Amino acid sequence: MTMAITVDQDQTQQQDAAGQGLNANPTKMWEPSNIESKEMTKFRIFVNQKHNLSLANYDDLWKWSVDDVENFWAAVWEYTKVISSTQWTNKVVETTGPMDNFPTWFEGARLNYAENALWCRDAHKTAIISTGELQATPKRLSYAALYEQVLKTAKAMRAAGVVKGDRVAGYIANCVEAVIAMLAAASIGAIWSSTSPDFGTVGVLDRFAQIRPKLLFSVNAVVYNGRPHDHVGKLKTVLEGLDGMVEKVILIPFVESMPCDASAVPKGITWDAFLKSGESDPATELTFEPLPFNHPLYILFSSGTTGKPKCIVHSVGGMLLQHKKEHVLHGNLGPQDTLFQYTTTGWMMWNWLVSGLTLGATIVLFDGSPFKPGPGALWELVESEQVTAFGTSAKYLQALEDAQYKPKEHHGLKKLHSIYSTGSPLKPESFDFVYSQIKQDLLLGSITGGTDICSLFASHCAVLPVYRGEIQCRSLGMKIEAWRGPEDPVVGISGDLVCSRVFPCMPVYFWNDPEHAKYKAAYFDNYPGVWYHGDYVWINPNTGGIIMLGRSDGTLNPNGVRFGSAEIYNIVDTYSEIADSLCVGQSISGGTDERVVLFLKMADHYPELTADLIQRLKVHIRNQLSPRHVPAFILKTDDIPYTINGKKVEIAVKKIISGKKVVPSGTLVNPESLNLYYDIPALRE
Ligand SMILES: CC(=O)CC(=O)O
Repeated sequence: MTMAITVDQDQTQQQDAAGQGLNANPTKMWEPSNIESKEMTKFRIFVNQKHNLSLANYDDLWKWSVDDVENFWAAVWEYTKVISSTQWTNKVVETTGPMDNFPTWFEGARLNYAENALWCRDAHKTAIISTGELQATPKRLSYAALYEQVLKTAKAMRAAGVVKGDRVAGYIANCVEAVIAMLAAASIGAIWSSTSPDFGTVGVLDRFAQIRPKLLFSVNAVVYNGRPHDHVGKLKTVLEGLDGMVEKVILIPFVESMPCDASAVPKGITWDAFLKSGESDPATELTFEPLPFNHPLYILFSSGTTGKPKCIVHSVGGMLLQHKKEHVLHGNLGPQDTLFQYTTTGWMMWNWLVSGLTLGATIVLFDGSPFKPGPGALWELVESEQVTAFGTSAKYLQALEDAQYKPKEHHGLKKLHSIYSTGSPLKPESFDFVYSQIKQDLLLGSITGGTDICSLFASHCAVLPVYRGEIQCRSLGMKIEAWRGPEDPVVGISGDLVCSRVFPCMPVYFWNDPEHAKYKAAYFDNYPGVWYHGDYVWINPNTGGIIMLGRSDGTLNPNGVRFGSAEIYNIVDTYSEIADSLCVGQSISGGTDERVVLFLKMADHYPELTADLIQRLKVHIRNQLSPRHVPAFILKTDDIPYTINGKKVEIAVKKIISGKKVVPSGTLVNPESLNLYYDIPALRE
């Protein structure tokens, strides 16, 4: 299918290295069947009838969704059956003027996220399946049992003095109690914020000290790589740093084989004792605080690889509406689905997963290594629990391929209809792997968005084909464009990812940012009044698909030619001699020019970086991309820095090799690796 994107011919033919190596005619990997039955189609028909339109396909619908912002979001609200105690009384949103004037959405409406997640009270319908490493049998919680647990927890929270606007935090494994505590907090109008136990104590303090939580939920221990690890030691260090801010610490006996002594933790109480503390409240039904759309639901944190993380506040209504749009319309998910997402509680994909409850679907939580006891760990789960939608990271799919594990040879994956991949761009070869070694007939949705919006900009779509290497589409309601400069959108040429119309899951504000200075600097400095996301992107004029090329601030710019690091990674990743790579620019000539440096971490079986390999790579890059893409230096490194959420840390390395000193934050898994990049003889000018 050819998308009706209007393209200026001159633009596509422009002599520009940007996007040269990108294929505007990619192979179609999958075609959806029976699209009439899909929610996206039904929604389009609903919109046509309601507004007397004749939108014929997804492309038409997307255009309408970003032109008629008010009617679009009102239609999503109605179609996905948002539960609210009061309807909105006025405009859906003010759409004129700059985007950074903090628009009020659905003025007058009152709603509660937890109420929307707990509408199903069925005792026979599983809400949560929870499992992980060394857990013999998954735990299951029905919707009725989930409601009961949230009720008890909310009563205990109220007894502990939690009120609307208080922060409730979790330094917590991906377990049922995390979801229960989050929903209980949300029912009260308190604000949930979580980090995962693998975060170092400095990283956690950098986050929680800023938001001063009243309650902290945590676990006694975690299991990773086949053995239990005590968590209480780290928890105590965090509590010392929080210096009395937290009024109660609720300790969950997550690993049964490990001690769970709440008396060893300052202000500690066990999960059971905490629940008991609310029993004097006779309520048998949850009280869902009726909240304005913009009321805070979550605080998430920017990765802050070089400074203190920013505390990004997301709204009740924004999260609910956006996630329902993504799951129901784009994913075609509903109560019949079992949604799995490999994530920790410290990644926004956890929040995304939990929103599966708002559909009445079953969600699957998993804690621990996805490769223990073996590479089939998650696929056994997919098979036994009949997972229908499986979310993971591009890195995991690569690791699975490297381990030469072929799920289709070991598992019946009959019910699986979708795989989602995120965290970093999904390279074209991974599409081949998924379709040949996992399952041929499924939607492989490469999806992208992030913490800043706790959702997606460009995503999967159940009514569109999947093309090799591409994200299927720009999401409904998200006016994503590639800009080469202010008001200069391009198609078929790479540019900065912007979103040029208001959308409801824009953060409502940053915590401790009363003048909104940090907020505006984060998204609105580059293009005043227009959301600049900091990614570098290419939109295919033929398919409407998207390719992410890396971070804009990591964009490579040698001799004035701009391109993204992902273009280089796509080539390097095809070499089995190379275990990993990092491609960054080094600023030279007093900052007036830049040269590209490619660092390679060698595979175990090929420990030395040989002249032959360098030569092969250079020729490959020259032929597949252009001579201007060939790095000035290709150097061996012993380690590549990563964030805990699996992202390569390009900017810090770029700064270091350009002569700056960088103080690593607690977000890096391997902060010591940054030392490898200081004062490299070959890079002295
Ligand atoms: C959806 C995403 O974009 C997730 C991420 O990469 O953080």
